Formats: sequence, structure tokens, C-alpha cells
Amino acid sequence: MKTELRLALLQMNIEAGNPEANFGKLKEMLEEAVSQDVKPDVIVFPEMWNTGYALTEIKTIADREGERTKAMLSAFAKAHHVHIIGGSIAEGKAEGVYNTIYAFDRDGNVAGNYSKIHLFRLMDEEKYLMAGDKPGTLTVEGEQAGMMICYDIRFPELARKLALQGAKLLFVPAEWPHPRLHHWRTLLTARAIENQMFVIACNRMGKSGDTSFFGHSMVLDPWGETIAEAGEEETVLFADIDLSLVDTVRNKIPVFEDRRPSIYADPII
Ligand SMILES: O=C(O)CCC(=O)C(=O)O
Repeated sequence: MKTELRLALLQMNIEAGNPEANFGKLKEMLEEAVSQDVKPDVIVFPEMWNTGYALTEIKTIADREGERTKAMLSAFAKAHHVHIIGGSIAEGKAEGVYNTIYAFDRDGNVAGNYSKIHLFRLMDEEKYLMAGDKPGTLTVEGEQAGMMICYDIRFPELARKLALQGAKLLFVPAEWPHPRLHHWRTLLTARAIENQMFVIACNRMGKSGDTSFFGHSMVLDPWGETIAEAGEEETVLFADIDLSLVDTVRNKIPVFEDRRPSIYADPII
């Protein structure tokens, strides 16, 4: 298993209500990511990349059971022998639409999935989307990893639960808009420092109605240092990480051994 990994984050524009255009854009950016001399080991996309926040029509345009997305991403992962954390999609199910990540291993098998637990009321998500009810985990190169989506990063309990389950990496697809860049950077950095894990956060850029999204996709190491950060433009952000740094940091400052959950933790954490 490799410990040194090259990551590629597809910081893309998303056309609200136009899955055809978004599938086309994603395909172009995937090709760009794998056309480099040094191939990525893991590719990550933003939140709701298939439909954007076209919530009033989301039931009609959501991907039924994620079938189209799974077919495309599984084939790509297998063809290029790459892990894919497939951003999130609007996924249509009998009971409603979920905001769901599908992740794939290098052979194109589904490695994990996660439906957003915390719906963001400022964008009316709770009126149109169903909330997931379980944390999202997977393994990447034999190491545990977790998945959260956008607003979820305001809930440190979820990241801590994933870290306690062994996650060394946390993937965060997002559609995080202006003006809250300070919150984005600070919350991601805090999740990395307090859990001593890599945080890999892929945000969209571009506009949707009156809302503009600032990009600034980021990769943070277990010290909370920024390994890579994009600007506001459409781009593939590359970053090289060494997973062994997680154990180095956890051994140096043994936060997980020093916890006193009997004093302050909710009994279910
Ligand atoms: O929490 C925030 O400020 C942004 C969250 C958000 O845009 C989302 O979850 O879609």
C-alpha cells in the first residue's frame, strides 16, 4: 500500500439544473487530471456537481439511484486505476432526493457512500432533500478515511467520531459561497488540527443566481498546515501528501490518549 499519495481536486463550475453540461464538464476535468506526467492516486469533486442547487426541480433531474454517476465513475476509476471520491450528487430514491457521495477504489468498486446528514437551512435544503443518517467511511490504500459534505464541517462531533473510528483522511466536497471564506478556512483547519488528520476539501466556483462560490479548495495536513489552496478560478488542484505524518503528529501530541470523554463527551460519541 502506498503512503505517499498525489491528490487531484476538481474545482469546477456547475450549471444549475443542467446535468448534461455538468457531466460533460466533469469528464473534461477528469481527463485533465489524468493527463499529467505524474498521475493522481485520488480524485475528488465538489458537492451536488450533477445538478447544482436547482432545488425546485431536483426530483426530476436527480440521478435515479445514482446509476448514471456510478456507471461513469466506476469505469473511469478502473480505466485509470485511481481512487475517486465522487463529490456528491443529487440522488433520486423512491422516498426522495439525497445529497450523496459515492467513492470508488482503483478497480472501480464502490468503496463507500455517504448522504449528507446536516441539511443547510439557509439554502432551503431541508425543504427539498432527505437527510442521511449514518457517517461515511471508506478505506484508501488500506487506511481509514471519512466523508463529510459542506455544512457538516460545522459539526465537530462528526469529524471526531470518524477520527475515533480510525480515519486519517477526511474528504469534504462542498458548495460553500461568499462571504464565508473565513469560516471555510477556519473550520477546515480546526477539523485537521483537533483530529490530527488530512482534510481534503473540494469546493465549486462560479455563480448560481445571486450566489457566488469562491473555490479555495484546500488540502490541510494533520498539523493544520495548508499543503495546497486554489484561488477562485476553475482548476484542477494537485497536492502531494504522506499519510505517515498522521502517526508522527499523533505520537508527538497524543490527543487521542489524553481525551477524558467520561467528563465531557456525549455518551453516544
Ligand atoms: O455552512 C455554510 O456556511 C455553508 C454550507 C453550505 O453552503 C452547504 O452545506 O451547502
